[in-house]
Amino acid sequence: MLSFDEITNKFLKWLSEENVSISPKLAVKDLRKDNQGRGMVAIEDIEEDEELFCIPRETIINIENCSLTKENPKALDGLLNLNQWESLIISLLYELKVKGEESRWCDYFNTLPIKDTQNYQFNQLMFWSQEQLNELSPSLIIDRIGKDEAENMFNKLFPKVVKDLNIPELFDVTIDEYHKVASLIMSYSFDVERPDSDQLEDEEEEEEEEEGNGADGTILNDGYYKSMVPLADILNADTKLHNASLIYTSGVLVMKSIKSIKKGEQIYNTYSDHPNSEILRRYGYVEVNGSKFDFGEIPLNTIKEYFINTVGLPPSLIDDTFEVLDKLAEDDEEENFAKVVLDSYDCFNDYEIILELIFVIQILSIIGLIYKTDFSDLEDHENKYSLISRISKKCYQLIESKKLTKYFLENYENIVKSRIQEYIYKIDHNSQTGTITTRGEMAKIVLQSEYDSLNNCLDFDKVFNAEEGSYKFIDDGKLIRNITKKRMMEADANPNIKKSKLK
Ligand SMILES: C[S@@+](CC[C@H](N)C(=O)[O-])C[C@H]1O[C@@H](n2cnc3c(N)ncnc32)[C@H](O)[C@@H]1O
Repeated sequence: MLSFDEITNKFLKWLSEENVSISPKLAVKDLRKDNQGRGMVAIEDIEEDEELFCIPRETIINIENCSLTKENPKALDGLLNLNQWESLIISLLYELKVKGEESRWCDYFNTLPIKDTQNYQFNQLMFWSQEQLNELSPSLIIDRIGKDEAENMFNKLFPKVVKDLNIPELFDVTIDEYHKVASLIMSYSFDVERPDSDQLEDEEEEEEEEEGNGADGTILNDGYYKSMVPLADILNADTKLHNASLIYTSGVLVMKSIKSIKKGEQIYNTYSDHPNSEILRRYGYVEVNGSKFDFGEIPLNTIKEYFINTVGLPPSLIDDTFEVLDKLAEDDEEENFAKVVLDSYDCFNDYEIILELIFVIQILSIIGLIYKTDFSDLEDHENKYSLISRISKKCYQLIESKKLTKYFLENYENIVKSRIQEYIYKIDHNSQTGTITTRGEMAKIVLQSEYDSLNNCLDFDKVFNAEEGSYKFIDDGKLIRNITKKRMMEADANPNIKKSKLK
């Protein structure tokens, strides 16, 4: 059996046979002691915008450039009827299971977790046991693993689709093999722009103009192919240390430095703007000091329970409010009202919260005060909907003018704190700083990331004094008077509308 370094050297030799050029300022490094597998490190200082390596398009693997469609061009039509994931899964399984040692990419595959089970482990959440996943509670990432969707795809492809494609060697692919290939694609693939994608956009626009409709949802109209890109995928990623990016030209793919890199530093790509929970789900690792894009989440249910238990709103009134808010957004042709009732609300590490969270808490706060002062309209079915709708519209106007009420702030603080409470007993204040090795340690880092983000969102000065303008906090009575004044005028004109006791 070949050693880790021998596998690397064979891969490097293969790359040079494939005419992949690599800057002499770089070396592939064994980073297993940092639990990072292989990576690339600068062995000399590198300037910004230098070419790090260059890969001919023929070296990458995608549905146009793989043994399956090279040997059987008709298979391409079948693959084009699948989605990007499904078609690359089948192309890769063909390469791995049918071509094996004969595959053009064999020396590349030997460097990947799918072949090198001695040195790599699949740590994506898909592979965690229920007990291990429980360590991630109360993070909502547990609800987003996507096992059911993955299994549905497996049942669609095997054996029906591979039978239609006439690939008998793939009739007996197991769910485990499928999950591993799918996870490999998830953590190693690139969406590589097709050389003709510009032309495609023009054609699509013309078609849209002619037919009045958009893309037909097929791979051909996507403008890219999900692809495996040997060498580009040897780069690890870091949201804060990102220093290189892949550029697509018609003939080659070029990795370039996006800032100067000192000798000894690692070359880091980015896998997009993910928080630690999502990095763990997709790629099976975490950033020990938190991702630049971390956030905590407040589930809708936390908000609902708070308004029931602390403010004293009846659950049915909250449900009715959500119904009215959904309807306002649905019926709104002028797009004045966004959908604000979401399953959960992101609270970012960088002190940003989403507007939807502000809307929902502000609206429920006003309803809470009106309800407390015995505004019987809220119990009267006939009037309830028009009143909730009016309150919602007033709150939209209020927020648009960068104002919120003092009671909003009190409730916002309590809600964020109640979510934080769910984390407290799991947070280890002497938290990990070195190399993370176990799934339990990774789970702790995710919880710490979410906890820190939620805590940051309690810093009102930063949250409500953003660059785009600061919020002013007004007395709730002023807004309520504004809402109820109009109601009383309506009530005078219409005896079916009851008058508020509020003055
Ligand atoms: C595209 S590959 C990068 C190359 C990989 N290190 C290898 O040896 O094959 C992505 C995988 O590398 C690992 N990885 C990437 N960035 C990492 C980081 N900052 N820390 C730890 N592991 C990382 C994760 O296992 C991830 O699924």
